[in-house]
Amino acid sequence: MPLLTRIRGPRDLDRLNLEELNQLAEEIRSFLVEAVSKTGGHLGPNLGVVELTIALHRVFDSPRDKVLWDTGHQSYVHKLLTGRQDFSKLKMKGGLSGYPSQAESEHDVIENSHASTVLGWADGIAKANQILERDDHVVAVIGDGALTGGMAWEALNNIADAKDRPLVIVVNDNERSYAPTIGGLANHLATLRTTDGYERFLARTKEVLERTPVVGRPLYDTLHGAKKGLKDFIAPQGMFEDLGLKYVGPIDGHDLEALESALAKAKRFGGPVIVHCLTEKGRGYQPALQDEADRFHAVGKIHPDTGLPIASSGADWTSVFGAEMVKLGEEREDIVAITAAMLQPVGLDKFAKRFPKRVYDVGIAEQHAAVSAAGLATGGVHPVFAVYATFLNRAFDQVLMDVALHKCGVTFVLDRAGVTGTDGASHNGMWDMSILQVVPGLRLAAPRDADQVRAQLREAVAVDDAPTVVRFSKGAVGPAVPAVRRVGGMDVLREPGTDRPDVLLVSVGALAPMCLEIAGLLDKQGISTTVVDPRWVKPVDEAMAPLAEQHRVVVTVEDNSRVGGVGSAIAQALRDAGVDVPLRDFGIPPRFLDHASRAEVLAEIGLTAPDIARQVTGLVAKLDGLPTERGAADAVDSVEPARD
Ligand SMILES: Cc1ncc(C[n+]2csc(CCOP(=O)(O)OP(=O)(O)O)c2C)c(N)n1
Ligand SMILES: CC(=O)[C@@H](O)[C@H](O)COP(=O)(O)O
Ligand SMILES: [Mg+2]
Repeated sequence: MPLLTRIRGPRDLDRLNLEELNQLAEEIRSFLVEAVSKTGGHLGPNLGVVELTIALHRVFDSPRDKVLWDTGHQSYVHKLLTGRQDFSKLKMKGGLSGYPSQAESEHDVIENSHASTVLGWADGIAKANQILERDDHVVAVIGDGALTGGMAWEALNNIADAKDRPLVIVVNDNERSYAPTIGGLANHLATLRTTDGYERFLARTKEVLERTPVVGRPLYDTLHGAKKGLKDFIAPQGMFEDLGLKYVGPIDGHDLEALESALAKAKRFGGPVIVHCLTEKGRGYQPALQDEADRFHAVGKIHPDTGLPIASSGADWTSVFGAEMVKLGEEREDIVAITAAMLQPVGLDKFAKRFPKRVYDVGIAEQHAAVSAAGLATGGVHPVFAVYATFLNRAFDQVLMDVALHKCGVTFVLDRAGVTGTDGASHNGMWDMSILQVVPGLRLAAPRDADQVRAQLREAVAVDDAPTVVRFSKGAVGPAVPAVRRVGGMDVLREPGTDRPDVLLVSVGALAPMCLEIAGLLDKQGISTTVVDPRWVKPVDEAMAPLAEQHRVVVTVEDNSRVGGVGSAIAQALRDAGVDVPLRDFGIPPRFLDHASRAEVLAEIGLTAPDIARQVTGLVAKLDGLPTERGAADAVDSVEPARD
């Protein structure tokens, strides 16, 4: 990589001629395939933005000019050009983040990897530049997928209103989110793509007419004066131009010269301008280009030559849900599915194949998905909106005011709930069980294994007068965890073996095996433990208080923020019932968690069997009036740390 290794910062690009820049682009593509195949990551999106990123860093002067990336999953090339070329631990503890990161570089501004925010950020920064009389530039790169998000349009509405406030919007149009981008906007972009660019048409017309004696020039001037009508005739660009945004494009996003020329023009423009770039997701890498599903949007470790996965993935939570949805779809014609641009990642692809008319991809529009689901329910069908837990945050108000207030039977299926790890702070699904606690009437299930996913999904879709939620983790689903008996609606997973047990251990969802391990460790300390899985964590089961009362201490363990989570809800329910058994809640501390494997994150926050067993041992010792260190160390010595 003779050229790439010489690039220490964006200004090193200035010394390269066009041929060298194209060579650099090829080096970067080889680097990405080699590096990302070893770690996993967003390969397809980054292969598509190589030339675009080079051009951006040649035309703009980062970090003085702010180059902002929507979602940030396509920022690997930006990293390579801004002094970060060690990808050996990409997304791993201590390695580079999979998204922009302020801690990594002064070239990174936004690290929130929830989509469609970049235009809002750019609007704010441009306003600050104007107030503080700075002549720095702001460039926002947004994908065609992210542009389907409502927030992008709220921002555009504001951006377009200030004709004298410079702001460059680069639409990175690769025609895909994961799957091909859907909707009227995608259709409009397609129209812009397929028609000859207005600017090009005008230039060519001018050339021809100027060669036409007498009438040529006046005719050109008349046509140019008729601007809007002509533009719409040539290439219907109405939407952006009607909003008041200058439109430049479409530009071949792999042609460095064309890109630089368009970006330089946009930089000079002095107001809000859209540069529409056409790129190819997975560019230059056959396995990605041949991947119909998502062009290698996000891959695990793969063989670089073939693109085939290195580890065969076993049954995961997502596919258990996906298969049950197909069965439910066969049994009930009124069940429909919704995805916010993530059909395959949330496991709805099989349902879509079987019932293509009963699935709606709404674009990256979680808020709309929730409100539209309320409408569907009101219209008499039962929608299942499958979404990553972290992305439901965005639709909180709609869940509350539209679905719950209107008592709509909508089922939300939250994938990637709990600590997901390697995607960093924004992707952990650690808020859902807190924010949803306050929604009146909502019922929330946290299945512990595949059988429970199936059973609780069925219970959820049977509710037609309130929102229901089923949340589960990322990755492989473990073996079945059988119940010993049922109390109320809860499953007892382990009996204490004594009449006056010490601990009631409340296990939430996928943490059941860990809770059983904790109980085993406590057993060794002579601490008797009942392990109960409430199954439905909201509302708190009526049998919880009487069961708690039979124990000396209640311990809750959840893969969610400790603040306002299941532990808090149970504590409140016990207080309300007049049960004064002490309760200790274990969960995720309310802070943003750096990227690392799930096991590493859990270890760091003390959410492991040995850590919890140690603390519970101390707690029980305190109740006994003994020194709090009683045997705690013995309880943990023989335990291996959890592995991913
Ligand atoms: C609010 C939100 N919903 C869903 C996602 C998951 N997601 C990440 S990238 C992506 C597709 C983005 O498409 P596009 O903006 O066109 O970028 P591309 O990958 O095509 O470059 C989606 C749906 C997200 N990051 N944020
Ligand atoms: C950028 C984004 O939001 C997604 O692409 C995310 O990285 C996918 O995560 P999973 O790998 O858990 O599906
Ligand atoms: Mg795209």
